[in-house]
Amino acid sequence: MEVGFLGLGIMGKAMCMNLLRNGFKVTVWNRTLSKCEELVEHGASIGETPAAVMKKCKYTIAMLSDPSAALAVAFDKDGVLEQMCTGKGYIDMSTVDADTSKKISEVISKKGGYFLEAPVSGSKKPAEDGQLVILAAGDKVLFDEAIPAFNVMGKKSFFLGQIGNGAKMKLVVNMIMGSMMNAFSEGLVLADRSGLSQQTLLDVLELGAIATPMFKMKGPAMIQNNFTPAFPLKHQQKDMRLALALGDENAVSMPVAAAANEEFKKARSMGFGDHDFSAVYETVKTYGHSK
Ligand SMILES: NC(=O)C1=CN([C@@H]2O[C@H](COP(=O)(O)OP(=O)(O)OC[C@H]3O[C@@H](n4cnc5c(N)ncnc54)[C@H](OP(=O)(O)O)[C@@H]3O)[C@@H](O)[C@H]2O)C=CC1
Ligand SMILES: O=CCCC(=O)O
Repeated sequence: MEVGFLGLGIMGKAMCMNLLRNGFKVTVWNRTLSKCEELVEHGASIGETPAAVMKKCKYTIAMLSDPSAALAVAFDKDGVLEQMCTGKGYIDMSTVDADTSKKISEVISKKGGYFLEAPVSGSKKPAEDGQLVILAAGDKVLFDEAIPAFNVMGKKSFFLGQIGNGAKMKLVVNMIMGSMMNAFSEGLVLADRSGLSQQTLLDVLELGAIATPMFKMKGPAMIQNNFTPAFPLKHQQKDMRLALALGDENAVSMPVAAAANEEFKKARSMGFGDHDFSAVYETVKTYGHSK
């Protein structure tokens, strides 16, 4: 199966490598073209523009940073829509809001193409291991046709119905995750400032009712102040912002998420945008009261 792949950041690169490893022929494009080189060493071809990739491939996948990137790659000159036509499928796996997906979807269907939004749960390591959870919505025929690709990138694919439902599900999940990361950071700082061992806190958490893979995976690095990015903090803050907008639309009060968003904004202003989202711990450490 021949597929196009647009966007070779942390996630796109890992997902694309899985496609190549599993026998897919892949044509790649990335805004910073040099990032294509490693994929080419593993058998990928390069497309000069998103339009060139679309022209060559029946199915094209995108994994881009945010709504403005998703819209630019679709609508700008040499973008996806220039070559969209009957029978072609476009699958945007970026985390965006429902409105962004709908804008892209509407134009694609006018041109006779198929569109699926398919954001993912799971980070760098699950992407490398083909263990993502895929939250798809849109064209069911395209979903069924994409299953062979989804099966090598993920461990489970959900079809959630109409366009926008995938984006919304992803934002709800990441809103919970961002709030949890803030509570976790406060707990780690509180343990330390009150004379407790942070490692013992991690051991206690792991054995109790609130044990979660996130605490186990991120905790040891956080207490070593290691924030090597798996999920960049700027993207988590974007997801909090989009989830809060979804809350506005639906009149859902979300004071916990709103406070968590403020912490992520503070962390961005402190220069942690490109660090892992667990670097929000630094804001709690810096602004938390010390005796
Ligand atoms: N990292 C993670 O753990 C997870 C991330 N996600 C989501 O997946 C998406 C990608 O995340 P991730 O790979 O971590 O992000 P990265 O920041 O590593 O990569 C972002 C990608 O988007 C491209 N890009 C950004 N702006 C533009 C633009 N204006 N035009 C064209 N291309 C652009 C970048 O190109 P360039 O290389 O030129 O900068 C790069 O390929 C995001 O929506 C994120 O929220 C979802 C699940 C987990
Ligand atoms: O959007 C990023 C999600 C990261 C994760 O699920 O661990």
